[in-house]
Amino acid sequence: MTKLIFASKNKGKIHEFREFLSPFGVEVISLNDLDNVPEIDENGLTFSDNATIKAKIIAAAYQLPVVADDSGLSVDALNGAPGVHSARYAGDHDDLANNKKLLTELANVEKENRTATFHTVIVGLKPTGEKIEADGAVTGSILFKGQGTDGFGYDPLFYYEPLHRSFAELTATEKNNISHRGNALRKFMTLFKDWWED
Ligand SMILES: O=P(O)(O)OP(=O)(O)OP(=O)(O)OC[C@H]1O[C@@H](n2cnc3c(O)ncnc32)[C@H](O)[C@@H]1O
Ligand SMILES: [Mg+2]
Repeated sequence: MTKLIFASKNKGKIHEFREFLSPFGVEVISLNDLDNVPEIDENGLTFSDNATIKAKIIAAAYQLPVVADDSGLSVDALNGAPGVHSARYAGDHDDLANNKKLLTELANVEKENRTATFHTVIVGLKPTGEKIEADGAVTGSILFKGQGTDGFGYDPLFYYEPLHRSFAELTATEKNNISHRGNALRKFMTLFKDWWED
């Protein structure tokens, strides 16, 4: 069984990673399973920068190969906000407050102009510096009020037209099949074996 450190504290992401990687025989150890986890200042300008920052700090701290995910929501009517600032959009890392702020910002925006894209960048980094990277995206639109109780973050507000449901109304497997994270993970896995065994 391959064990990897996933440099995240986000329970929703960790669940989706475990769900995606279990058929590959990969066991995911998250930052919530480790002691003395260093502070990570996600001050990069891009998802790629931030995923790399997370991976570097954790690979250096534990001297093990690490995989990190940085993601966020870009809303067209808000010129791409909250983007890389998605986690702390409303100040603290608080999903409910973030969703509330998003609805307030979009209060006067009509249905057809509420398009948005979720982005994910996944970085794999070894303590030796060998790095792989993959990105993924999915487009949908922002609802006028939350729908569904699964998922995390902005999922209740993100409506995915092809399935006629919000992301919070999908199971983890359904979401992985079409999501930004699932799309990034599928690309990532095409690079993974060579990187891991190198
Ligand atoms: O940095 P880690 O510890 O991985 O966890 P985080 O929650 O801080 O994650 P990010 O820095 O990548 O910030 C991403 C933000 O976007 C939200 N987000 C990311 N992926 C999402 C998804 O699949 N569905 C809904 N919201 C998502 C998430 O809730 C955060 O507010
Ligand atoms: Mg974060």
